[in-house]
Amino acid sequence: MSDTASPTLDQIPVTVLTGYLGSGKTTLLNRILSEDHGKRYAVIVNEFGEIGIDNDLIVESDEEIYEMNNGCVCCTVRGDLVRVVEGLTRRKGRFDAIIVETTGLADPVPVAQTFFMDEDVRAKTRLDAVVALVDAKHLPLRLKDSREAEDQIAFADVVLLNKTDLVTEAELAKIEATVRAINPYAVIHRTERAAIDLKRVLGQRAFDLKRVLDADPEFLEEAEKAHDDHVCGPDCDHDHGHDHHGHDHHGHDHHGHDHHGHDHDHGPAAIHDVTVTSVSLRGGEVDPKKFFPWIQALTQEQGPNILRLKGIIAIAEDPDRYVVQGVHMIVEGDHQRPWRADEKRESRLVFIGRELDAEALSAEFEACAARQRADA
Ligand SMILES: Nc1nc2c(ncn2[C@@H]2O[C@H](COP(=O)(O)OP(=O)(O)OP(=O)(O)O)[C@@H](O)[C@H]2O)c(=O)[nH]1
Repeated sequence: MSDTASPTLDQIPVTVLTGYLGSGKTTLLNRILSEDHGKRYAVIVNEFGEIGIDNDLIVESDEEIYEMNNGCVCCTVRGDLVRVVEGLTRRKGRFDAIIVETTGLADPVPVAQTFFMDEDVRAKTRLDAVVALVDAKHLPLRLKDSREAEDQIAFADVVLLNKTDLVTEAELAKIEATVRAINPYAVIHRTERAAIDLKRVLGQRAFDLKRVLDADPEFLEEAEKAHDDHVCGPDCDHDHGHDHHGHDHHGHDHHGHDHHGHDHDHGPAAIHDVTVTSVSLRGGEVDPKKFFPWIQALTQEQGPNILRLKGIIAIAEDPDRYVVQGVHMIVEGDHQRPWRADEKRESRLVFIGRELDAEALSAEFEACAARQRADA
């Protein structure tokens, strides 16, 4: 029997979902929340960006969802995460498992460390598995430009090689071999839209502290150091005596672990991905005849720099909320659900990428606004 089903066990199993921006974490989470498995999950979501969109992209369900806004997961590790988990464990019996979805730029190591560092949390929870989503189409690019992407794979117990529909079988075989080379231990599953029997993801008893300690003897001692060394975003209130790096940066440098023999011993000054910034836009209703061509052209032209875009859009005269999502040049959109009477029909759009021109994006987005009717 899967241990996630067993409330008699004192320790609540915890699954950490990791994976680069846009790899499919929310897609998997939505499957977990939608499937009729008779289990109760508490979900902890760490999102960034000034305007919360991620929460709006998670399916509505009876599960309890705790949002840890802004900030960097390594700080919330010490703050929110411990508090939320402690709160959950005090309500024993109500949850079969806890699922933590980390932001796409986060290093899963500090999250995993939380479940061993804090005594109370350690006593009451058990890290079941770190599950990494990998975007098969964009992995080759990621491995060139992002250390986080590689670290996420290296630290995973289970890898979902996702978006298999976007690559050929030959490409997929190559990518799988690459993943295998980065992490010889993980169980790898190929998935499309994160479709997988959840028994292969939850209740794995896969996180192997011994293996982690073999690879990184300081795993349990590093959390404090990692916390002191890394650089947070501007919204993080943790005081570690480092400069914060401008507008909404997500650069992290807390790679203290050495899980697969790489040299991860960066000093505090080594920050990667500081080039990744985010731009959050907000507006009223948009004119679809202007908005869609703009998004199409923008992602074709600037796709290489747009790691991720997400938006909840109010299209003029459309009763439904419209969700637009993109990863580089691949953009999808769909009607989500009707706007509720008590909701303001506003459009929110977040871009995460490199060399984003906030002013231009803002002006172009404004130019998509639906013209106000004279009587409005
Ligand atoms: N073609 C294709 N698209 C997919 C697949 N899985 C997810 N997507 C799409 O990829 C985009 C990103 O998926 P998400 O599940 O939101 O990714 P995420 O990892 O939660 O993204 P962040 O929270 O931004 O890090 C969405 O538009 C999904 O619909 C897949 O297997 N194939």
